[in-house]
Amino acid sequence: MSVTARSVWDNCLTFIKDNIQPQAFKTWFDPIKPVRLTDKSLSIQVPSKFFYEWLEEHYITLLKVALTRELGEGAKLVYVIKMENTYGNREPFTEKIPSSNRGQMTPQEMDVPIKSKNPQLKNPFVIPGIRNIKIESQLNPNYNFENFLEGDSNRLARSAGMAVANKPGGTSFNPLLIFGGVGLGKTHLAHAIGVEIKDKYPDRTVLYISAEKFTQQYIESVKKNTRNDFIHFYQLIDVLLIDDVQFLSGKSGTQDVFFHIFNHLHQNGKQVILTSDKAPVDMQDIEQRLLSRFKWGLSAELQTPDYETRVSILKNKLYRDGVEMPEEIIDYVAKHIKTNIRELEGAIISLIAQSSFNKKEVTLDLAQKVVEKFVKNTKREVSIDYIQKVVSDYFEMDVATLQSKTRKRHIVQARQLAMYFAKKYTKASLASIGSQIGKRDHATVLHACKTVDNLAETDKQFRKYIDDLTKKFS
Ligand SMILES: Nc1ncnc2c1ncn2[C@@H]1O[C@H](COP(=O)(O)OP(=O)(O)OP(=O)(O)O)[C@@H](O)[C@H]1O
Repeated sequence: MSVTARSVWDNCLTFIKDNIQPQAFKTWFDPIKPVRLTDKSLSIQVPSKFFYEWLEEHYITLLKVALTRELGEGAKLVYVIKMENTYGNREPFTEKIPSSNRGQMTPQEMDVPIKSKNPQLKNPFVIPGIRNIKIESQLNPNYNFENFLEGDSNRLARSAGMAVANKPGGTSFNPLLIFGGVGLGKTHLAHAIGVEIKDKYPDRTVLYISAEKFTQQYIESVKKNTRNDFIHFYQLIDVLLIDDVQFLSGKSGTQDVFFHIFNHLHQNGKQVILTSDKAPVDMQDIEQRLLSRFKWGLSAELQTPDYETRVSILKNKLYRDGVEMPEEIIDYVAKHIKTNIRELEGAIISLIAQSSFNKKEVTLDLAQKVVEKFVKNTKREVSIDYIQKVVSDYFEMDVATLQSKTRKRHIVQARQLAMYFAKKYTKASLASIGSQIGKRDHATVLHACKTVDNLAETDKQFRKYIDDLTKKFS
């Protein structure tokens, strides 16, 4: 009887079957198809990259023994990955996995094509496979748990973060969504989780990325026709940390690709950690299917810190910088800056700088001046809801009228002004502004902004509206 790929593989299967649990055999070996036998090299087709990773991680020794029994010393195994048509490409997608000689691969380097005309993978018995790709985590080691001080305002989020770091992908906090206002520690906590995981599990692939950068990379990949590479890159990650997911609002293409990546990671027991400036219920222009996934795990809020926590944060900062400061100064700063930890730190840094440059002692008087300036200089973030409320009040109408479909001139003008200020004072996209102000499209918002600019030049009364409203926002 002639030796074929089929016959060799069948013999291997008999051996493998005797050595592993029936369920594992069914899951990991039934779906494999032998495709080619050349000399001492057997090619087997596996359904996904994940499948390949799993085989390499858990069954490589067994596979090697089985194959060597059949083909003798020097037997080689070649994987062929054949994926079904999941991302809209017409042909099934076959690819090669990059080998370790690529060295450090950062997400920015995604333009390096990893798709190959040759659908075969390197022989895992000889060349280390995908597990050896190094992905730069983009983590900041200064943002760790040790210097993320605990208080009532962050206890839940911090402990959930710890739990996730102890067992990434292995808790019900998947995804873990950390949300809260500006400067309350979302980014710090996200990094801390990543840093802790890297310490505990150095082999896990961790990646921190802002939703903004993720979006830019995605747009680039579409332009360069490397969308599949983009998706596969993210599917390799064990722990994915995405900062400021509210940035995805109104960006349906990026949401769609993230949805697929998220599903893949989640299904494969990988950990996803997200941060956002609002709770999922308050997120605008995020597709329902994505929002519902955000809610699968745990949403933990970072609230404004209480007085005691603010004092501890200040003291810790001073301690780490090796600076001493009188209690009454710390107390003064903590009492007057309440809603933003970044501002709290900023004020104390400014005080340290002032005193060392001017060789002055830090007095209460100096502290008052710094804090006053600090609080005054901090631009308040305004929300689109707030803008609509202020503009409606100014024109003595209610918000529903401002948003209505009417073409009455004064209402149209009020609506256009609301759109103009939303563009000016928030980071929301035109599409998101439009949908929040009476469900209009982005072109309407763009038109509104241009009209307001024109009228500001030509219409004195209209100019006054703008000036009055600007004062209200500043
Ligand atoms: N619990 C804490 N202990 C110590 N420092 C903290 C704590 N929370 C926040 N900080 C510090 O406050 C600053 C602001 O935090 P961070 O940048 O993480 O806020 P954020 O919520 O991500 O802000 P944004 O909404 O602007 O993205 C950082 O320097 C961070 O180290």
